[in-house]
Amino acid sequence: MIIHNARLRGRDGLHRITLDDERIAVIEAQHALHPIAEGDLDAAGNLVVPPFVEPHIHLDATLTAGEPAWNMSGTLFEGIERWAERKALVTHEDTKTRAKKTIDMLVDHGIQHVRTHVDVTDPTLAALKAMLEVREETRHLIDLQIVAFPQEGIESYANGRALMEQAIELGADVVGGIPHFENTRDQGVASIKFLMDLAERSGCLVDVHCDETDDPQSRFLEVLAEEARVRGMGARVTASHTTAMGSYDNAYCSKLFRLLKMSGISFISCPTESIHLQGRFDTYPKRRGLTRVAEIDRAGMNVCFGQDSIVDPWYPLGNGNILRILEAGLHICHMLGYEDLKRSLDLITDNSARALNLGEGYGLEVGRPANLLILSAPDDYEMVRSQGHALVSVRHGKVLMRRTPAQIERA
Ligand SMILES: Nc1ccnc(=O)[nH]1
Repeated sequence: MIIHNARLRGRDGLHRITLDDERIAVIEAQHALHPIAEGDLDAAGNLVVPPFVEPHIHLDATLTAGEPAWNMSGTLFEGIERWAERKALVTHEDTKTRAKKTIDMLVDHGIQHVRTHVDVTDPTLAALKAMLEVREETRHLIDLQIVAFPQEGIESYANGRALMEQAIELGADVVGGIPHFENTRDQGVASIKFLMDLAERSGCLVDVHCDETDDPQSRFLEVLAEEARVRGMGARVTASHTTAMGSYDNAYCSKLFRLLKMSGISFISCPTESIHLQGRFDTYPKRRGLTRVAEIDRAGMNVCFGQDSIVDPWYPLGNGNILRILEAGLHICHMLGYEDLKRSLDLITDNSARALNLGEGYGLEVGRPANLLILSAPDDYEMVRSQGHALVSVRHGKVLMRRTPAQIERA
């Protein structure tokens, strides 16, 4: 298959991309118009990019909002309570059906790489076992990483450590954590030492829900970063949320950034979820409740955006469209300056791929997998401004999804 008339990020002019089954075979500047053969694709001067990445979602909880009760306060903590009620009703088939429905929503928006957190604070590990099957059964659609996520804590939940170890033995790819939810600060610190040991032993990646609160005293990020630095594991470690950083004193944050940079860890922000869940104990002025996305980026560190939830106890909306998250995030994080807009797709493509350690399994380069998107606009700025879409998603050298843009008729 050949993709003609493709505009590539960071390169001038139009390009032709030749796919050789499962790999990208040739990328060449296009000087003359080339006849488009049957089975080829015409990008029509629009961007061709590697697939969008969903770096942070909870596929085991998706599509459960209101079952059995809605989160009325809008806080993270009520979300965890409501989820505990729904979790008691989880079955193998129920988890698989909801996860697959949600994966279809992601695929329809050009996502082909997903990292999902799966709650392992369940003595039966029912959701994890279901999601391990989903990972295999959806390989034709997405590459899925599963995080062993201790929603109710490692140290504060009965047999929390054993459940984490079992989850990794069963085949989870990533070690998770939730230090700000542990009963005490000491338990939070102990949970991070434990999960970093587990990751080091097993060779797994790390992605910790870290300081997802407006409490400026929640300082587990420094512990995670220092553990990553000392063990030389930074490239394999991600801190998700870190919303407390939006409430840290600047003097502390300035010292913290030195450590963060040395550690080499990545960051994931979920802007729609955080603007919804955080700031809930404020009157006015009301905090935005997000981490310092622009500042992390300016400091040369890796940061990306995720959806987090689709219709679950923490967030009632969502449709799989990561571009919606990008648009919201750019607004909320004061990133509508031209310099940010013109490279904004980094936040849902290359930066996310780096956080997920996708390495040579990702990117528009010869020899890499024949996975790519044709977008509806010629550059990042226009893509965000026009609220564009992925029009074609190609996976393993074949068209996986095609979207026909809405037609408008006027008298
Ligand atoms: N944003 C979140 C969703 C689900 N669980 C959490 O702890 N946080």
